[in-house]
Amino acid sequence: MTSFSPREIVSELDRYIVGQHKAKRAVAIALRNRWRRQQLEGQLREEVLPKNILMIGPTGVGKTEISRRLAKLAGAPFLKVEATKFTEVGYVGRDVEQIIRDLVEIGIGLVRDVRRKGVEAKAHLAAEERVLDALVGATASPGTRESFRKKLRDGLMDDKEIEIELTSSGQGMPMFEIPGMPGAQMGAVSLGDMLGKAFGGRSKPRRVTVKDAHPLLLSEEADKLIDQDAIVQEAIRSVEENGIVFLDEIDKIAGSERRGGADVSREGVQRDLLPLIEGTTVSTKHGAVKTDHILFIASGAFHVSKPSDLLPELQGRLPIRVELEALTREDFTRILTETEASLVKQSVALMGTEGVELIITEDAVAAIADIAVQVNASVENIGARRLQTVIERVLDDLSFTAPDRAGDKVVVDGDYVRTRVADLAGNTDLSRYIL
Ligand SMILES: Nc1ncnc2c1ncn2[C@@H]1O[C@H](COP(=O)(O)OP(=O)(O)OP(=O)(O)O)[C@@H](O)[C@H]1O
Repeated sequence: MTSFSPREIVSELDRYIVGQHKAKRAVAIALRNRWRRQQLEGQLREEVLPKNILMIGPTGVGKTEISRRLAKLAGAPFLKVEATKFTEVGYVGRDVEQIIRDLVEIGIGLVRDVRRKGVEAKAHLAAEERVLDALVGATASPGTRESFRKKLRDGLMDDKEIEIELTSSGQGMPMFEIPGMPGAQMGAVSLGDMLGKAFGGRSKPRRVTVKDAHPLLLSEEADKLIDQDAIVQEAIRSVEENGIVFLDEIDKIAGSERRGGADVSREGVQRDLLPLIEGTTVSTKHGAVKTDHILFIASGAFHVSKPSDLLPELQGRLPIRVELEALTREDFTRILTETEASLVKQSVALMGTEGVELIITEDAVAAIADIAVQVNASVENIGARRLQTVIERVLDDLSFTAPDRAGDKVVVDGDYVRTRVADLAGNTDLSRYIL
């Protein structure tokens, strides 16, 4: 849980996302509200419910990105789901609970990573001992062992092959749904988990190089040092208190009564989602999870339907409405250059790995933005995603030949961009496929 103020949260988001101030502001308040709630005691703390958000705006303008970055900032378990997924044939009402089950798995992953970091130094030493055991045997004299330890630390043993025993944790074992169990309430039971518990995991000998063995042993030793049950408990708590679910395409399940047909199932999906958002308890294989304080961010373009076409109960549960604006040409140039890990920075860095010095001039950036705007207008507006397709095309040749061009300096300017994509961009039919 972060104690950043809303202003600080917005400025963090500003590093990655251009514009969309209202949406950033809304999520910043939502996050701060969580922190405020944590400061409360007793009953009042339970009463404070999250103010879920409805983001309204065209595709590719940063709705998901804002939410994802917010979650990252807060270290919160985050899951994106398309609401339309639940209208597909074969889905039944309880399937929406899978959202929470998936969120728990994500939460476990996050907590495990943090805990592993905490024991890394200790695990590192333990892994080293195991590599040494494999290299010189457990009975070698201390002198021999220490001399090998030195060689190992100097990286002299990296390519040597050793045999190590790894305990398979049951991960990757098939999962079985229990048929006929009321509402798949158990979720999925992993055979691996059952066997793992019963037999304490199976040991599998493997031959690997010292260099490859270390990370494998490291994660195994780290897992030994951390209490798995405590991880699960903390993950569940983290999901309950900090979890964020991003429900995309909510507009597509908003059906007005007049249309009939498929709308029945749309309304059905809304009804299924409602308890999750209102607060319910979902059973997972790790235990019960209360959804009362999970933050839901719903999003949609609402070109056809309106937020008022959603079930009234659902509307009430999404009280904060924010509109995201379509991106302008200026936004595109800023997205290309100013954001942390912008596409231009990424391209330059990637070419750098090949020894090619890539320079993308201001003029080139302007040309890429122009073309993105043009194709968005003529073919389909996919927002900032268009920048990716355009830049890919611009750098296509260079990407292919870069390994032969180590030491070269390549300057991409406006003309370079135009010669590579202007024809395509001018031809709507072609750009439909290529840009
Ligand atoms: N305002 C922005 N600033 C920086 N990057 C952006 C912005 N808008 C979109 N992008 C980039 O474009 C891509 C798509 O954005 P995002 O996933 O947020 O779209 P979205 O608005 O959620 O659309 P959809 O509803 O279709 O999922 C991402 O890679 C994101 O980084």
